[in-house]
Amino acid sequence: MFTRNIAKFNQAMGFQRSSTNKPKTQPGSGRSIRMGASNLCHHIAGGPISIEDASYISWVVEHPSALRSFDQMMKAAKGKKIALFLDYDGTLAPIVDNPDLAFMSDEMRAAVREVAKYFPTAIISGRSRDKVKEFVQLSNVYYAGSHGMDIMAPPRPVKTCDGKYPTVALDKKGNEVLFQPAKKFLPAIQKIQTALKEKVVEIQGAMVEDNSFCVSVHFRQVREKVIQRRGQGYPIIVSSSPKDTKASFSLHDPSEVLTFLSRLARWRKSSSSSRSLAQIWGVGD
Ligand SMILES: O=P(O)(O)OC[C@H]1O[C@H](O[C@H]2O[C@H](CO)[C@@H](O)[C@H](O)[C@H]2O)[C@H](O)[C@@H](O)[C@@H]1O
Repeated sequence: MFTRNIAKFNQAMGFQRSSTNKPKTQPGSGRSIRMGASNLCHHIAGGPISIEDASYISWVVEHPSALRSFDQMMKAAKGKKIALFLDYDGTLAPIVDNPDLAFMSDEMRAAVREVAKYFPTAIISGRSRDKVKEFVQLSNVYYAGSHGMDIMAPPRPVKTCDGKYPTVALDKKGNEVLFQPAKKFLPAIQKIQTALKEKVVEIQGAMVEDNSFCVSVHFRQVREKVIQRRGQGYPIIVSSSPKDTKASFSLHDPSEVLTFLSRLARWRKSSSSSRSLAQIWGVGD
């Protein structure tokens, strides 16, 4: 089974089978890809292989490199309209500790600007639209902030009467063209944010980020498992393989998460003191 997976992995990554040949890597390929490649050679030479590497190999077999599969993808897309939907954090910019410093490189900006000339391109983020736009600084893309709750189209490349190109899409009355289906919930979201900030201020390293139509609580800089010490939570890891973790409980996979969440909701609903979130926050019914 394993050998079969490694053969498929080889094929997916475009590596040579011989252990004397260095595996081919793609420019910009991630650390884990290089790790997989070196361990592949190790295995072929007859050495042991760790569970992590094995899982990675299986994963790459299931999710072949888009670079290696490029021709195949384009063949299937021939004659079709292509649109690009890009995430920001971790996709266009590397993950960093301070969310305010997640800058994208000029090289990446140029690449996005270029590709957006040919395909409608949208940047979809959990962040507020303004913040993503501030990072990306491009005028030829769609910005979808707050997980799509706040969308702005790029301006049409048509000169206005003063001979200039507009920087945002405007309607006939000169207003910005925006899609904000959750606008009526903004007061409720603001209340939630204020309440969260009051709670989070007690936790060293944690911070609340205002993303307009949603709120993020960052815990990357919180000392590990603070939650456990406070005795206020049940840390649960979702993993199908054994992992070194401080979590107290585990769920095997998303289907178990689904079962867990449904059971939790049922449990809350059947409890006599159950109140909906809207009631707790004092908004709606
Ligand atoms: O849905 P996404 O667009 O992927 O947004 C997810 C969150 O992205 C940002 O947080 C992540 O990146 C930060 C900067 O690298 C990092 O510090 C943080 O730990 C990551 O979770 C963003 O700041 C959040 O508001 C988004 O929810």
